[in-house]
Formats: sequence, C-alpha cells, structure tokens
Amino acid sequence: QTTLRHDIELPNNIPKLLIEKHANYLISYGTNKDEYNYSQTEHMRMSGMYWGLTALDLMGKLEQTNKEEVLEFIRQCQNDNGGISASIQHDPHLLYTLSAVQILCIYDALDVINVDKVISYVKERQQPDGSFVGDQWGEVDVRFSFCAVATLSLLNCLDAIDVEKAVQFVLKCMNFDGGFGSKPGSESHAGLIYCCVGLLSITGHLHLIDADRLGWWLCERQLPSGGLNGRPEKLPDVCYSWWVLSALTILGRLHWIDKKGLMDYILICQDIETGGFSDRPGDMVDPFHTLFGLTALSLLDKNFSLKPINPTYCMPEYIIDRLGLKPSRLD
Ligand SMILES: CN(C(=O)[C@H](Cc1cnc[nH]1)NC(=O)OCc1ccccc1)[C@@H](Cc1ccccc1)C(=O)N[C@@H](Cc1ccc(O)cc1)C(=O)NO
Ligand SMILES: [Zn+2]
Repeated sequence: QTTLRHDIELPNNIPKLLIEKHANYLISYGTNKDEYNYSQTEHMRMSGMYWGLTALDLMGKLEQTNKEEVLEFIRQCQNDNGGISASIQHDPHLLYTLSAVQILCIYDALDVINVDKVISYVKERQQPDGSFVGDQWGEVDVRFSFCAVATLSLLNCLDAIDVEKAVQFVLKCMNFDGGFGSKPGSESHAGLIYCCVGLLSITGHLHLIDADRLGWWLCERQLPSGGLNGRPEKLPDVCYSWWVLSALTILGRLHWIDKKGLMDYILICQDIETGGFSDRPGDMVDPFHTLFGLTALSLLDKNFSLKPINPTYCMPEYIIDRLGLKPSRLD
C-alpha cells in the first residue's frame, strides 16, 4: 500500500562538497553587515557567530576570520550578572552564554571574559527540581539544562551545580518511545533528544537511556529521499541530519542509518551558486544549516576534507582534546 509521507524527490546528479564556496559564503556573511538577513538575526547574533566560526574551522579557514573583532564583541556582551547576551545591549541568556563560551574555546581566548561570573550566572539558573531557566523571565526547557552543563564542563567547573538533580530532571523528560521532549510530558523531538543525550554524555549517565528503543526512534527519522526529519510525519531537513546523527553516534548506533542516502540528501541541499546549505533543495541557505550540513558530513565520512567534529559539544574534536574533555559514548 502507498503510505502518504511528506518527502521530496532527489535529482540524479549529486554535486560534490564545494568547500571553497561555503567558506566564501560564511566569510562574506559576517562582513557586509547592511545585508537584510544579517540585520534580522541580531537577536541571536552570538549563536550565528558560533555557527559560522565552527563551520569555518571544520573547513580549515579559521585564520581568515577577524578574531580581535569577535573577541571585542563577546567582551561587550557580558552583563554585570555574568551572563552573555546575543548582541550588545540585549538581555543575557544561557543559549548565548554557551555560544560565546564555545567561540572562546575555539579561539583559546577565555581570558577576555570574567569566567567566575559566568559560572555564578549559570549556577543561579538552576531550579529546586534540578531544571534550568534560560534567563530572568523563567522559562524552563531541557535545552537550557544542556546549555548549562555544556558551558560549565567547557569551563571545567561542573561541580558548581547539582548534577544529580539536573540528571533527574532530564529523566523526567523521557517518553515511552525512548525519546525526550522539552519538559516532562512533551512529545519526543530530535533536537531535544540531542540536548538530553549530550547532557548525559557529559555527566556520564548514558547507561540510563534505552539505547535500542531510542536508536530505533532516531532511525525512523530517515525518509525515502535519504533525508532525516525531526519528528514523525515532518518533512526532511538538513539540520536534523546533525540532531539525529550526533545522538546516534553517542549511542554507538550510527551504522543503523543509510549513510549514502543521507549524504546524497545533504549534498543536494548545497547552493552551488552562492555557497551554503539550505534545509531542503532549492530553499534559501543560511549559516545555521550550513554548519549542521557540514557537521553531519564530518560524522558520516572522514574522506570529506573536514576536521572531525565532537558529537556531544558540536565543536571540532581537536578543541575538545585540547581542553582534556572526554564526554562518554556507548560502544
Ligand atoms: C531557534 N532555532 C530554531 O528554533 C530552529 C529553527 C529550525 C531550523 N530548521 C527547522 N527549524 N530549530 C532548531 O534549532 O531545532 C533543533 C533544536 C530544537 C531544540 C533544541 C535543540 C535543537 C535555531 C535558529 C534558527 C531559527 C530559524 C531558522 C533557522 C535557525 C537555533 O538557534 N537553534 C538552537 C538549538 C539549540 C538550542 C540550545 C542548545 O543547547 C542546542 C541547540 C541552536 O542551534 N543553537 O546553537
Ligand atoms: Zn532545519
């Protein structure tokens, strides 16, 4: 019987990975600041810089970036309470505090901010039930638990929070399908699964996951086009290649996916004129999907000329090695 499924048809000629095009796209994205898209993303600028810089580093192009300009921007984004905001004069948030710390680790420049105040900002966000709020407005989401734990572990200061209680909250977000939602009772979603599996990988609690059941749910994300979606019945999207593959890699079940089919899907999502990746063939490219297309390819095949990516932190493996971090994986 024909099951009606949202999916797309793939054309037959698959382009190879156009590294130079993607590097030029990301370098120029950061320079012409008057460009419309650049102005529309001010509210998440710090994350946008993390996406661009990490992608450029994977392609071996970090030395083409303006390191001093980025460090000065980050220094100006740290607030008196220690938290870091998306742009200058914006409110601090755990999302952008993580992005800033990730960038500073890549540049090996943590000294440009007050690290002790970052640690106290993160610590103050933890709630009595172990969960975390993102900022002073108090929204709880397990994404923020991952931001808190990833940030503190990059700063080698995980003991500033109650790790056991943080893990307890994550387990409350686990569903019968083996997946995780943003809060207890929320439906499973590949992005939140990445956050929960990543947190448990950093804290060494992966044994609490039903790896076969979750692995199965993650592989069910793959569609006939080869692409992956984030939830059942959704369209394929390049960024879900990363959210699903990184979790499968940590769970030791990456081989459960049809790698060739997914690689073809991701390569078709390149814009061969402008450079960059879009979520689906023919859509507008952006730095977000460009990073997650490249990180997924880095996990799929080491023969692309990309540096290896760490699946837990979504940062180049050599940076995690330099920091002496060993996030756990199931074998
Ligand atoms: C806020 N946001 C999203 O909601 C995207 C939108 C989207 C892209 N493709 C389909 N939808 N969704 C998204 O990131 O979903 C994956 C996800 C959700 C929750 C937690 C972790 C990953 C994107 C930005 C964006 C908006 C609109 C279009 C493209 C990118 C975003 O900032 N995502 C965050 C998700 C995130 C947040 C916190 C983390 O600790 C880790 C990841 C991010 O990647 N930060 O580095
Ligand atoms: Zn996407």
